[in-house]
Amino acid sequence: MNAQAHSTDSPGPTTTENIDELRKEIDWLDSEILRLVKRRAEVSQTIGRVRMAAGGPRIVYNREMDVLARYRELGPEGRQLAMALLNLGRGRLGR
Ligand SMILES: O=C(O)C(=O)C[C@]1(C(=O)O)C=C[C@@H](O)C=C1
Repeated sequence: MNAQAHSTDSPGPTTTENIDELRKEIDWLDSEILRLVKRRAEVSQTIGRVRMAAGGPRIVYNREMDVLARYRELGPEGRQLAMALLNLGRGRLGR
């Protein structure tokens, strides 16, 4: 499955008839987002382990500022989202 197969970004009005189709797209998007979030957490935890084993800090503020800036266009929810991603990377996954 890919993004194209799920895109309902076609011409014409959104009607109650294609709500089912749109919900399928949401279901697919959620599963992709979850997959990517889990991978991000994994990569972030790996970096953190290696950095700390080498005597580095637990938190790298300038990198965290870059992540927060990336989601700024989404407003306060973007900040919450970025913070949640950073927290997952700090090892809360599965706790
Ligand atoms: O870039 C790093 O050094 C990371 O550890 C990754 C990451 C992140 O999840 O983006 C996680 C913790 C750090 O404080 C900064 C960034």
